[in-house]
Amino acid sequence: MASENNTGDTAYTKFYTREEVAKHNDSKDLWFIIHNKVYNVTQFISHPGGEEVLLEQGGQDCTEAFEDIGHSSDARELMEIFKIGELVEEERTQGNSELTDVSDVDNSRTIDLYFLFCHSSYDCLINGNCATQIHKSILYCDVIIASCSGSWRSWLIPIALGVLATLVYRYFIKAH
Ligand code: HEM
Repeated sequence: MASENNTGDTAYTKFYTREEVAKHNDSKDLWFIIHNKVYNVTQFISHPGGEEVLLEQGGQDCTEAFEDIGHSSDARELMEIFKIGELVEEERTQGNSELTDVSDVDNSRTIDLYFLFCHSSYDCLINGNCATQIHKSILYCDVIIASCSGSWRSWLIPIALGVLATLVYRYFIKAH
């Protein structure tokens, strides 16, 4: 069971053991560790590097693999969206402070990154390769954008995405 800790007014962190993370290792429930932080990437299966690479890392510490790829700063900000907690103190490795804490991420920037994520899924549909993932992605974007935003975006964007999804879906069905 994860332990919880209040470290400030708004900071709220869950702590997990490596053993707990290891249980979440398939496409329906996919977690991993990067720089002592725990990520749930189940909803990020349409990752730009492909589904397979993420599945291979399921339940493990993939810090080295993640760094070997040379992920961009956009990717590093985007990953904060999927952070669910950290490793318990006694199981951490040393020298891992380079990733931003989720509380430091600018919320409007995070929303922009969600758009980037949604748009890449849209391209994916247009290319005809990911018909099943696109629906998940668009729905997910709707939920996330609505929950991240306290402004007009919270109702206008989900409606716009819904209309867009329907149009793209019809186009896709006609084209095939
Ligand atoms: C939450 C964690 C992760 C996020 C948010 C993420 C995000 C991204 C993004 C945005 C890209 C596009 C290129 C870039 O902007 O750097 C990318 C590419 C890629 N990622 Fe990830 N990634 C994550 C974890 C991983 C892991 C654990 C692996 C496994 C080794 C991996 C392997 C790759 C590969 C192979 C590419 C393609 C690189 C290329 O084509 O040059 N990613 N990732």
